[in-house]
Amino acid sequence: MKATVLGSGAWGTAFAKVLAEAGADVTIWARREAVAQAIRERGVNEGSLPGVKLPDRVTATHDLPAAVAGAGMVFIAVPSQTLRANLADWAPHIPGDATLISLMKGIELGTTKRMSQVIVETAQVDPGRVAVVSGPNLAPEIAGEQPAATVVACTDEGRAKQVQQAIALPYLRPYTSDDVIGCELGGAVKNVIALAYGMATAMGLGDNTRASLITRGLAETARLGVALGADPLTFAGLAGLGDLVATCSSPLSRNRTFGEHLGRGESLEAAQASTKQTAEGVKSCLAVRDLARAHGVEMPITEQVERVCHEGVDPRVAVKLLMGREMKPE
Ligand SMILES: NC(=O)c1ccc[n+]([C@@H]2O[C@H](COP(=O)([O-])OP(=O)(O)OC[C@H]3O[C@@H](n4cnc5c(N)ncnc54)[C@H](O)[C@@H]3O)[C@@H](O)[C@H]2O)c1
Ligand SMILES: O=P(O)(O)OC[C@H](O)CO
Repeated sequence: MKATVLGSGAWGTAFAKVLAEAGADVTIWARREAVAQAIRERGVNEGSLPGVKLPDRVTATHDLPAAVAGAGMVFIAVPSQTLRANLADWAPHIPGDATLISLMKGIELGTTKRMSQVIVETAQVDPGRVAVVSGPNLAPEIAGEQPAATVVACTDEGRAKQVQQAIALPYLRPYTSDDVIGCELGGAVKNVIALAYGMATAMGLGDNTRASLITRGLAETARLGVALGADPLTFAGLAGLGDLVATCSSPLSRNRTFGEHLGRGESLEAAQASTKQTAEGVKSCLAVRDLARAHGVEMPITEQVERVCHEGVDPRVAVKLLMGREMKPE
């Protein structure tokens, strides 16, 4: 089986390693020819996944039509806000029967669409051809072959099982799910909550604060999910609580780290200047907030994260506002 990974960042590269070790011939499409060349010639992507030797079955190219030719599965791992423009160019070249799999964890600004919705719309494919992989999967840990589990969500059970088979390894245990909405929301909103967690960490707040953020963050994620038609149980699973805990508690998380910059009092611009890799929550917090408002769902932590990120509110003021909200039952 040939699999293509569109995007040569940390996750696209780690995922290509997974696919190859599980038996596929893998081609990575890289935005920059120099990255593709380094992967081809040295089997490493030093900029995104330093020190990780990729299997011989992984190659790379900057030529999109060549990258997707003959692929049975096309995995997409570019920043969420760039997906629509990229896919508009890519779609005509993608084989007609290929499964398209989103590895992304974001919500599109302006449209408030999930990545699978953007794929269906832009590539004009049946929703059953689109799957999502989401779970507690920090790229450096997966590349280091540390045991982890993940979820493959697709409305077509047969395709979900094919993808499950294609990524199953002694160190990666994939489960299937038919709850695409829940899995995608879990992945996108945990990035927003991880920003808050990072702020709290940098502000010197302790484990009670941070456990409260995780728990109430999960509550507001599930509230939105249910309003959108997700299964509430998904949020107790790997793509919900699992990913939220991994992202919040790991210093490897880009979202948590970005939140730490803001918690130290840095401006958005200063935090962005010191962050090379994608921290999806920074943009997605706006889209998640808009989505919640459109559905009349209260997401107080997301609201405050958006205000700190984009309205210059001091995180200490945000904490006071969160704590001062009207009393209610849990
Ligand atoms: N890194 C992880 O641990 C991890 C794990 C699971 C899911 N994800 C998700 O995977 C997605 C990609 O994350 P990543 O970690 O690979 O990010 P990254 O920042 O490491 O890499 C992003 C890649 O996209 C490319 N890119 C940037 N702008 C682009 C554009 N306009 N058009 C095309 N390509 C562009 C970059 O060159 C880079 O190769 C995100 O949605 C992220 O939330 C990441
Ligand atoms: O580094 P982050 O914050 O983008 O998180 C990476 C993964 O999504 C964790 O599952």
